[in-house]
Amino acid sequence: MIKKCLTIAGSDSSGGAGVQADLKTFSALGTYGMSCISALTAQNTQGVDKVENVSQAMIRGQLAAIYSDIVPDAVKTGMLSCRETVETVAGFLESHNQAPLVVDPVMVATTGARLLDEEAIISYKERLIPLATLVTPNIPEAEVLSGMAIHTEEDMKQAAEKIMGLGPKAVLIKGGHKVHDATDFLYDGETFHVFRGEKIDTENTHGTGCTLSSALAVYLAQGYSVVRAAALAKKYLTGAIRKAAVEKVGHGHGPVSHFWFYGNDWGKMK
Ligand SMILES: Nc1ncnc2c1ncn2[C@@H]1O[C@H](COP(=O)(O)OP(=O)(O)OP(=O)(O)O)[C@@H](O)[C@H]1O
Ligand SMILES: Cc1ncc(COP(=O)(O)O)c(N)n1
Repeated sequence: MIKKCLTIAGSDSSGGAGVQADLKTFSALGTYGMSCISALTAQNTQGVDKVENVSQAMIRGQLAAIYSDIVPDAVKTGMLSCRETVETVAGFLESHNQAPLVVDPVMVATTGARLLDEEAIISYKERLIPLATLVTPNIPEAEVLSGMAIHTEEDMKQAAEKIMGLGPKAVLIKGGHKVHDATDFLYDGETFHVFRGEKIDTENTHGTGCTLSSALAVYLAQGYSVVRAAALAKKYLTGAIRKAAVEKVGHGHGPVSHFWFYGNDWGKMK
């Protein structure tokens, strides 16, 4: 039976990040995608012009409608925008969700705009991250969550240990913000797994974090371990960045391209 994945995230009007990137990833990887929209953004590849939060009643309404009919096999959260929304989503998932949960603690867009209120961070730490199968901060987000500066790979590991103290089952610190390579670190409380990646020379990285966390949700829905899901998701994302490097959309940070995967032999990805 087809696997069903749910994204709880913000809408990106230009289609490169947020719910739109998540649904494209779910489809490209052969799953059925569903969405609960937490905020609307008016943005493009050059910047975010406006953000409007969806009401808490409407967020609860979307989640209730989904769960009363279709049980997700995996869930991911993206931009949650404000403290109330983090609390609402955590409260709902606590009582309704049994599927693997990937928490991408989106704080700032590639273009520099803030996508999360400062007061929401405490709710992430106390309510949502403890429910996560995997939390996927980039380096600046990992600094905020761990309370320490990250300059070296050793720092990434130490920060991962501190974030594990918040209660998730595993943490993946993404290295896209490092200058020389794109190496990610996964820590499951016992072992550090390193996913080395070549840094592709392109400014077209809009939606990388959203795409990675959605691909992780897909592979967890399909029953892969967190470690295997991380390897497969990075492979999918790297293909999508490589294609974006030669296929620019928009005038700023172009979106990653999901089309690279269509027509690929599915078996070869495993
Ligand atoms: N230029 C690049 N070349 C190869 N991989 C990259 C590049 N930039 C980012 N990545 C990879 O993309 C994933 C997302 O990493 P990043 O640190 O950019 O997260 P993020 O900041 O949350 O993403 P976003 O920019 O969408 O918010 C990681 O697996 C990272 O290694
Ligand atoms: C709705 C929404 N969610 C997430 C991001 C982060 O993605 P990026 O850092 O690639 O801009 C975004 N820009 N917009």
